[in-house]
Amino acid sequence: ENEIFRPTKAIIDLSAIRHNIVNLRKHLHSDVSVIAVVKANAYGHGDVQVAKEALKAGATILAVATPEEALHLRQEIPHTPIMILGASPIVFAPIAAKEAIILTVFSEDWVRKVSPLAKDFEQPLKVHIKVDSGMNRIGVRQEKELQAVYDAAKMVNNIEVDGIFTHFATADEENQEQYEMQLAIFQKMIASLPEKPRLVHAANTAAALVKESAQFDAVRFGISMYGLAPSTYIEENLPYPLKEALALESELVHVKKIQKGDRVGYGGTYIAKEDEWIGTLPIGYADGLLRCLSGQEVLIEGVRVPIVGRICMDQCMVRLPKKYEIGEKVTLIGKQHGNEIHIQEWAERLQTIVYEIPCMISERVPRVYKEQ
Ligand SMILES: Cc1ncc(COP(=O)(O)O)c(CNc2conc2O)c1O
Repeated sequence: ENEIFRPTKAIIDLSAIRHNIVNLRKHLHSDVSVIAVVKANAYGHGDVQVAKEALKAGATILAVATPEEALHLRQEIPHTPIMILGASPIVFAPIAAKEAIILTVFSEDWVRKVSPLAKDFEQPLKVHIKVDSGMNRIGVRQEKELQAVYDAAKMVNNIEVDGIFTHFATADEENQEQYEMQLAIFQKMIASLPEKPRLVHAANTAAALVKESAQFDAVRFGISMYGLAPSTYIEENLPYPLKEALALESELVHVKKIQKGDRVGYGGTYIAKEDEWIGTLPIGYADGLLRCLSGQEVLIEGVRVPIVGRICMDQCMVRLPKKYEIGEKVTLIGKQHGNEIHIQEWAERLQTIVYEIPCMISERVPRVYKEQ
C-alpha cells in the first residue's frame, strides 16, 4: 500500500455504510434484495472497501457502470454477482460470462451479434433487460421491442434472461406525475412477457426510501448508502436518519501574519483588510477542491474559516482568526468539535448536486478507512 506523507486525505467511515444499508433493509419488505451501487469508485468512496462492507451489511448484488469497474471488483470479490448498469460492447460478452458479470441488454441486434459467440461461453451469460420507461437514456421503449429482445435472448442457450429493470428520472421529486407514468409503463412491460424474470427492479435510492410501489424484487441503492440524500424533498421525508460516510481532512503546513493591504494567491485577488493570520493547506483543484470553491469555509478547532484568494492546483490559503501551529488539523468536509461542513454546502456553492462532490475528489487524495 503506498505510504501517505501529505496530510490531505478522505476518511471513509465504513460503519456509516453499514448503518445506511441495515436501516434500508429494515425499511424494505423482507423479501426485497439490496443491490449496492458502487459505480464510479463507489461514488468516490472506494469501490472494493465499500462493496465488501455493503455485502457484510446484507446487500447481495453489486452494480457498476462499466466493464472495467466490474473486472476491477471481480478481482477482489470472487463470488458475488456484479451487474453492469450501462451498455457493454459485444466483445465483452464472453468475458462477462466467464466472470459471472450480469450485463444490461436492450437491443435485439446486440443479442443477435453475441449469439455466435455464446456457444463458447464458459458458463451461461446472465442478462437484465433494460426498459426505458421515460428517462430516454437507454432501454426498450415498446412492448414489441421488449418481446424481440426477450425472444432473441431466449433462443440463445447460453444467454439467461435473469432480470428486467427500469430507472426513474424524478423519483426524488415531490411531483409524482412522471414517476407514476414510468411505473405504469414498466408494470405493463413486465406483464407483456410470457413469464416474470427472476429479478425485477426499478428503484434507485429515492424510490427505495419513499415509494413502496417501486420495491419489486430488489432496489438499486446508491447515494444514500453513502449517507447523502438525493434531493431536499427526500431529505425532508427520510424514513430513517442517514450517516454520511465521507470526511475530507488536511493540516496547516504554513502560518504567517500579513499586513493590511497585502495580497494573497494568484492574481493577487485577495487583499487583507487589516493585519491578518493566513494559513496554507496542501490541497488544491487537482485534488477536487475546484477553484470556484474559493470562499468556502473549512473548520479549524471547530471554527469556520474561509478559503481566501484563488485556489491553486495543489494548495490553498485560509484566513485564520489567530495564530495556529503547523500541523493543526483542518476539516474541509465533515465534523469537528461539534461543528460540521456538509457535502451539501459544497454542492450549493458549486450549483450542483451532492452526487458530484465525492466523485470529484481526485485519485491523488488517498481514501483511508475507519471501522467505528
Ligand atoms: C441505472 C441506475 N440505477 C441506480 C442508480 C443509483 O441511483 P441513486 O444513487 O440515486 O441511488 C443509478 C445512479 N445513476 C446516477 C447517479 O447520478 N447520475 C447517474 O446517472 C443508475 O444509473
